[in-house]
Amino acid sequence: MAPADKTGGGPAVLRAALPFIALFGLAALLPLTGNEYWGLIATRAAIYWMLVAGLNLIVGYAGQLAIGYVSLLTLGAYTTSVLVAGNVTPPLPVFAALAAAGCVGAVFGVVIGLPALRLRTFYFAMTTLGFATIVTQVALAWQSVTGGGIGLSGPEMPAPFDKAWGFFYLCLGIAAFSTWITSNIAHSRFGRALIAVRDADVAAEASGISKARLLIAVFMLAGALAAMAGGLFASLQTYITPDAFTFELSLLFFIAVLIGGRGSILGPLIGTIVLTILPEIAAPLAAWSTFLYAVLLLVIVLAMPGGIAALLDFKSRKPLTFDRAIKPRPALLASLLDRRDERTPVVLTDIVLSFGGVRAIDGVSLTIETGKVHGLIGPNGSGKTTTLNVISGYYAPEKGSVTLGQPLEPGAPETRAGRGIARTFQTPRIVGEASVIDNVMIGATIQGQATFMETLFSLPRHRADERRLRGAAMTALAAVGLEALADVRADRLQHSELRFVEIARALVLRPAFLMLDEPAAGLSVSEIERLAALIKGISRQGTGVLLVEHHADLIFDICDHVTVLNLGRVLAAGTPSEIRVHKEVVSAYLGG
Ligand SMILES: Nc1ncnc2c1ncn2[C@@H]1O[C@H](COP(=O)(O)OP(=O)(O)OP(=O)(O)O)[C@@H](O)[C@H]1O
Repeated sequence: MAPADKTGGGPAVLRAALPFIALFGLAALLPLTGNEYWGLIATRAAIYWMLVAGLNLIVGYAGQLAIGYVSLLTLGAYTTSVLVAGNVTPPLPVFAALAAAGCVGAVFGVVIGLPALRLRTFYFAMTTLGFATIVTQVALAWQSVTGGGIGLSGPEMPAPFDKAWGFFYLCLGIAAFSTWITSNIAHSRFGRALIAVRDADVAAEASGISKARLLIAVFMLAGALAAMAGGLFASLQTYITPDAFTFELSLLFFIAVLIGGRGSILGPLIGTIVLTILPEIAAPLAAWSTFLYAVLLLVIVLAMPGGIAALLDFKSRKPLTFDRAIKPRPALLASLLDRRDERTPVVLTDIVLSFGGVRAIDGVSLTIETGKVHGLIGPNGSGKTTTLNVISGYYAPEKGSVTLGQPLEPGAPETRAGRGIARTFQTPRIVGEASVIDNVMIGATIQGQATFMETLFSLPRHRADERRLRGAAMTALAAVGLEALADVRADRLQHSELRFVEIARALVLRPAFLMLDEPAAGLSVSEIERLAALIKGISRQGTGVLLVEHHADLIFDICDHVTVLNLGRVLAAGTPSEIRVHKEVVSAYLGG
């Protein structure tokens, strides 16, 4: 029987929601103070948060340095104002104009985001800044529509939102809504996929995550939220000119996410509130605001790189016990895998692959059967990992084919999970800042059925997905012997535990084939014994295992078939007892 689900569930959700309920509840009481000045600042914070909530998914979750996000605020502010003023179309009601701005923002969110699919870090950051400049220049030059440098009036809100507190409640409501929808994404297979793309991109690909589709969906959402925030911002300002959308504002949004902490919703929310209030209480220092932001950023990066979220993460400060042993329970695999009806093997035929002048693989053919453990051994540099990478689609061979019934598309690693092929890595590829169970659930990303839209609004199919994937992940963790660590941050685990986490992540895919790249490296003797029992258990469920290993004992104990590579060629292939006494293998690899 699968172990009880120790994570998630109603009380846990309520506990996680409490700080948000408290913050928004307190804000809702603000009108009781009768202080309209603070009401104005709170309204501004709510509008900024609308934008930052979406930007947080891009920067904090996906790790994309979108530093020039003020451009979408500008775009939304002008779109709403122009549509309400009727400068290009007949005048639209404010809410229709806001919705239109949201659509424009979604489109331009993708336009700004597209370079992220090709460019990394600072290069992408520069393109977002470039876009911010373009939007400002267009607003200046397109005088007949935008009023150029003179500007135009922001949209006037209908009653009851025309009064300061009415408008405040509108913005607060939308800010709370933005928190809810972005939090739904963050705590879904899409959110986990985002952090996988950020911190373990090859593992994300091996789990079948399509970076392009994922990022496009998130850029659309963030763009729509930012542009609608722009519409409300224009209304709050009552009059907009291009000068209102400064680089400092862009910096504020970006830093709010950074000081908030990556992979958190609460941290960036608090960051936004702090950064909105800061210039007000430090009004005499207004001219120094950019300087203050820069200092704040430096302090955060140097003194608390995890940001506010890390400060609030009390759970991770509790010490873990040191004498924890990994005790796999292979009996649980039956409820997870059950691939016994499958018969189609993975067949490699005459594979050739070179790196420059080095022939890493030189005409390798081998067949990996379902339900068997196939050992792949050989001296360092003999081509084992490269063979595994060809099967996983990371490398496209110059010659030869890889088939699983149908050909496996070369050079397309994200297609393998869908074909039932999972893998682990020579160095574990784990998201250190995520919990162990979240890491395992990343492996089940493609098993989710709810669409991005269903997830956004937490519709029943999304909730059912979460229950199912969490249940499968807990079973996988119990099968590898780590369920007690499900809620612990993965970067607190020992190396050997991470190896088993990777196996659990591969298992939730219900793989027909599992490829393990040196899973015993760094494990103790007793851990290797337990690993052996686990691998045997996996193959008994019908899953074909390809085991790349240097531990000869492990290979000879559990493999049904062994292929020996040397200098990129198959030196020998056969049963363990044949290989053990094979003369050339003994002299080239095993030693006399
Ligand atoms: N990305 C790469 N670029 C250039 N050369 C590479 C690359 N990957 C592997 N090689 C070369 O290809 C050959 C095979 O490497 P591979 O990593 O497959 O060997 P291996 O049998 O897995 O070795 P080990 O047991 O040390 O992991 C080696 O000569 C290696 O230097």
